[in-house]
Amino acid sequence: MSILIKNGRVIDPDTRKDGRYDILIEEDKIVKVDQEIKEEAEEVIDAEGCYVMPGLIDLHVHLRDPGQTYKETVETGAAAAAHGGFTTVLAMPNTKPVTDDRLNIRYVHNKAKAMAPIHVLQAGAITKGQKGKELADIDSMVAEGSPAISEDGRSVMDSLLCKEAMKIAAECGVPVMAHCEDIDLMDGGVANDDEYIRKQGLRGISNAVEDIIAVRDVMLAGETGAHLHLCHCSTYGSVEIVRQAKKHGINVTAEVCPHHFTLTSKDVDAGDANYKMNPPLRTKKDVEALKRGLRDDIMDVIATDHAPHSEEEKRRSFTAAPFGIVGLETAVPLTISELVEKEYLTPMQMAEKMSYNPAKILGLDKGSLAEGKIADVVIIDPNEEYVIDKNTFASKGRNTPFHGRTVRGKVKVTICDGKVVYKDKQI
Ligand SMILES: NC(=O)N[C@@H](CC(=O)O)C(=O)O
Ligand SMILES: [Zn+2]
Ligand SMILES: [Zn+2]
Repeated sequence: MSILIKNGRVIDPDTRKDGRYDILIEEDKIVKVDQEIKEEAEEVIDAEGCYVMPGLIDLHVHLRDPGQTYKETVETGAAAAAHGGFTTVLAMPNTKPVTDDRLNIRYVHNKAKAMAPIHVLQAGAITKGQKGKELADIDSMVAEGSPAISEDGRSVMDSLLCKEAMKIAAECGVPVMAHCEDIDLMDGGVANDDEYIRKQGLRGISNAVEDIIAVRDVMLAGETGAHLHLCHCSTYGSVEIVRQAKKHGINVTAEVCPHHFTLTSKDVDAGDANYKMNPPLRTKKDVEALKRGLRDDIMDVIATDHAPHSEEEKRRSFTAAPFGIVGLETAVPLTISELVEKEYLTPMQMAEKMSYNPAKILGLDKGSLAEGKIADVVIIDPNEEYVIDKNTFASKGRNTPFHGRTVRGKVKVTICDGKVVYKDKQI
């Protein structure tokens, strides 16, 4: 099989190319990148006016498999990823049972190999059953191919246990992905702790809930030498903590989710639990800090925290509904509309934060369009305007606050291992 991508704007953080090039793919590899390629190919894609980037890599998704497959499966989650331009995703371990041993890791990896159109990697839990009491067998999960550990969904509140985990992760050479939430300080909160939210009769989640654990984990990373990756940063404090940590040479990276840089707590409709996620939508001050943090490369990654839930669960009251929204199929248009068009990010930075940096963090030989690399490629039309329609999602999850929003930036083609795994109807 061969594919020739013609006339696109190739944006490759690895070779630093940003310009008009053709790309020739043969079998599963990029064999040629040149200003004009004359060779014939079985499939020719005209990418005129489009970005051609390395396939996107999402460091933070929930595929709900095993155990909650009514919300999502490896197969539907991977299809949603392909639809969203992602060729690799990292699944979080808050499954049922918790993905806390090598057999559970193997289950997801095998299922993905059998039926996912893209690469699915599984993060191992830090503690057994995510109970926060006893460490999981981190070595054996890493030996099984798990590229990171995480307790996502909660923090390891026992600081000594957390430090032990970081020591082991450092020895194994994998990052610790931290969900920062002081569970005691949560105090039943469901949305940001501010006047607007309180007026709607909802309980608040203060910035300190996140910042306290972010500081603690940065200090533990400093003491252990572990690579700490902060998940779904939502506060201006988190940005400052990451800035300071980097200044002090601590090995920390951080991610921001599209919903956190697009919406504020003022957008929250207390009658619609599709505005409920953890951490919550914050204030304008936080959002501005996140966007500047991304712009200034303090924040390294844009990740979705794709968290599918059923319609029934999200129809519950704001307080009773589970936290989380889907994100795989809205990340590209939100990033282009909110960050690239508004000149917080260059297209090159977008490719860095959605592909190159995530690859580096996981130690993957991806995030590149260099000749000889595996052909994971996404083609995006940055100018196409459309209305987000949750009914077009490949995900089982329809829980998004972005249904009906007009955006720019459409994924046209996703290529994984040299195969077209998603193609927009109009290309
Ligand atoms: N983000 C969320 O609101 N929910 C996530 C858990 C998490 O990412 O912490 C989920 O698993 O549903
Ligand atoms: Zn989390
Ligand atoms: Zn998550």
